[in-house]
Amino acid sequence: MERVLELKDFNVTYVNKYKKVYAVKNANLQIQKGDSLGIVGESGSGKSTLAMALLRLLPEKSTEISGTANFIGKDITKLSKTELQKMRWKELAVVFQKSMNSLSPVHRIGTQIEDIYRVHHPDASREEIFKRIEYLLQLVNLSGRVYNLYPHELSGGMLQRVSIAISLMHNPKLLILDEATTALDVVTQGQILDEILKMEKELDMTRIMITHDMSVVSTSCNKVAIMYAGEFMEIGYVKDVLKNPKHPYTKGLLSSFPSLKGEKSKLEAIDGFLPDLSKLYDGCIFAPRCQSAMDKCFKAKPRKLETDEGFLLNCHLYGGEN
Ligand SMILES: Nc1ncnc2c1ncn2[C@@H]1O[C@H](COP(=O)(O)OP(=O)(O)OP(=O)(O)O)[C@@H](O)[C@H]1O
Repeated sequence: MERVLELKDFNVTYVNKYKKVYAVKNANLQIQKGDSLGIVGESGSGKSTLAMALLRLLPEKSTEISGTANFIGKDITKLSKTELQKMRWKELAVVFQKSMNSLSPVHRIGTQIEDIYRVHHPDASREEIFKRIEYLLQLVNLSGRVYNLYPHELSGGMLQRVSIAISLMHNPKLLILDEATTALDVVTQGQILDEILKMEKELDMTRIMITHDMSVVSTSCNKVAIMYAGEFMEIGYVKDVLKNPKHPYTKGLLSSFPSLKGEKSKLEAIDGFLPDLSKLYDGCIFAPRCQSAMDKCFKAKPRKLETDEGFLLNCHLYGGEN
């Protein structure tokens, strides 16, 4: 299997004059071609930090990044500015929850799309661009008519569809959707997820879906990585993890979604709060909230159980002594 992305001991720390915030810690992750990986965790678990770090969008002055992030053979952490520019959109594209807000209100959608297209294909003709975009708009269920409209003439759902179409313009090797459908109503969200699945069949796509919503993962991903306080706790196939969760945090997270199709509730199943990420802890980061915690969980980090395919369990119940 071709590896698209492989993180090894990947750390992201926010640094200011007064403190450090350890937002992503010793992350190991693999994504194979064709995978759709959901990264799930409650607010503040470090999901967006990870995405921003992969795109190298975090300010260098106030963040420390260590470890490696191999993306189709190159370590993203070591790329120069020029190499990064070449890679963004073309090989690695992202859609954020607020991506639709980054469209300029005073220019027609089509003009903006043309400008973005020409970053990588400066000599492209209007016809060539229009053909490509018409095809992509169709994939996200929008008519070519949108091309001549201004952003304020479109609904939120339509704008987010435009953002997704733009992100696919250069057929990226990896698409990251960071809460890309979260702000939309449930019906539109469902439609867009269906469209993403259809697109994936048509284009040769590999996708990371960052979300706090387990139902999004269950309907649109084949693998899932459960993140808590900056660490991956469990990584596996969706069908296994959802049916037979192993990590106590995964179990808690799933029980807060009683019916994956039903109403969403907050993380009520797990008492307590996220730990203070400006401190480093000797034991398992989840121990203070864990109902299965043993003495050793407070004293030492679990030895991670990892497989060659990138599956993981980060828990004393499974890993044994360090
Ligand atoms: N610029 C920053 N400086 C210091 N700490 C930060 C900064 N940005 C985020 N953090 C902290 O890093 C941790 C991870 O935040 P992050 O936004 O990545 O989590 P998240 O899982 O994406 O949450 P959400 O779902 O709410 O977006 C949090 O504790 C947050 O307070």
